Amino acid sequence: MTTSPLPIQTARAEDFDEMGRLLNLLFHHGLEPEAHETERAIFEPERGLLIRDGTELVATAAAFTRALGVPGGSVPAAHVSMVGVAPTHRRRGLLNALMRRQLRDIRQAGEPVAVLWASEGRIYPRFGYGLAAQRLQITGDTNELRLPAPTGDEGRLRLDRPTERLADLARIHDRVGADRPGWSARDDRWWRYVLVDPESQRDGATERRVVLHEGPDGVDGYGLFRTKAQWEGTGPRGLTTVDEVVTSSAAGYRAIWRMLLSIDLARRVSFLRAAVDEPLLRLVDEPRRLGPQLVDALWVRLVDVPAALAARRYATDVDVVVEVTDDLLPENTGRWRLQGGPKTASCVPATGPADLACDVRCLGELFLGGTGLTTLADTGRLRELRPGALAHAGPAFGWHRAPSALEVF
Ligand SMILES: CC(=O)SCCNC(=O)CCNC(=O)[C@H](O)C(C)(C)COP(=O)(O)OP(=O)(O)OC[C@H]1O[C@@H](n2cnc3c(N)ncnc32)[C@H](O)[C@@H]1OP(=O)(O)O
Repeated sequence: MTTSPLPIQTARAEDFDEMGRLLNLLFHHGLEPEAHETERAIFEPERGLLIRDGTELVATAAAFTRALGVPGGSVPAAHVSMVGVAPTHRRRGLLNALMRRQLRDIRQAGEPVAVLWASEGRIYPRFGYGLAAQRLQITGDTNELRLPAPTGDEGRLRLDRPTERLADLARIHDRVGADRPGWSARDDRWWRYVLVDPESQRDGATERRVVLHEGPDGVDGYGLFRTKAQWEGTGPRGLTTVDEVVTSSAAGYRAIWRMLLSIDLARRVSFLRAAVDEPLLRLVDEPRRLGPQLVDALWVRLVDVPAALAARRYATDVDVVVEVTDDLLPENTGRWRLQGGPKTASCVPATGPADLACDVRCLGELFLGGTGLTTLADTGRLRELRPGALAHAGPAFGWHRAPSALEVF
């Protein structure tokens, strides 16, 4: 194990600008003042970690306090972000030191899990993070995509500026999000972060707009999008970029997508955070033309294994003993008896023999219900110790919705 020779400090509010400058350097972009201020509002200094070499800041990591949707409920989760090490100090164990310290801090804070978006997928498995939710990147040619014609009154659509309709957006997001593993709770500060829209980051497109759907019971869905003009010798070839579509009615979902796929002078659509079970693929007449590309979204780390496993619900009744190994947080290592079902769950130290064996990373992969036990068994990373245990526990770890994630934090 590489260990950092430099001490780790807790951040103060006034360190934020310096952290921002380091992270902008590492992510190869300039400082955007408006975005920087919304990020300052979500920054929690006491959860920021810094490493300095002399006076120079050379490494950072931070966590945000939010609830994460899990099968059957939600759990307090450290949302890990702002991770970076200066190019002058890379591959000397600074990240390793930060991650170890951060996992300890998260455990002490009483959050059973940590969650993050990874800049590169190979960075976090060594720290026990497992790929818990994937997403589809959709880029399609709207001329090739048709939705079924409306069968009756599909309600009414209105356009507005998102910041003018914050109350509607928050209400719909909270209502729909109650049954969406992978979605993170948004308070006012997080809505501002999601909706910040500096011109310098639009890449020539319009400001962000919202289309709202009104059904028989009022506003029940919204879509956030922008458009970008492009003209070719043969005519228009504009782009519609969709950020999120959140609806509590099928009519709203259909109506919003019908509009988004048929905006005049646009010929292409891009939607980079579609769920792996996105209904759009079941609605259009030629799903292949959506060009779906499967990539990683959320990485989950179980910080307190029994608390985390007891915090979610299971699709079927399950009673299983799992032998877990965790090199970084040895408190998690051991045999845990999980008893659960759709309504309750408990997880306690086991006295009997184990049915399954895996490392803590596998539990992260399973946690949101989007990864099959048998898939992990087929990789050899999860082992069936009692014949029949996979068939018994496999359906329980799944869920009726694939996990998904709306915003990168
Ligand atoms: C949640 C988020 O914020 S995601 C954003 C992460 N940040 C970035 O991508 C910004 C650019 N990259 C960086 O700042 C750095 O390269 C970091 C933070 C990814 C890695 O920091 P370092 O201090 O170099 O990592 P460290 O030396 O502790 O490496 C730990 C181990 O991970 C490996 N590793 C670290 N980064 C990478 C990588 N990008 N690709 C492959 N392996 C990596 C190292 O080889 C090392 O392996 P070992 O223990 O087998 O020797």
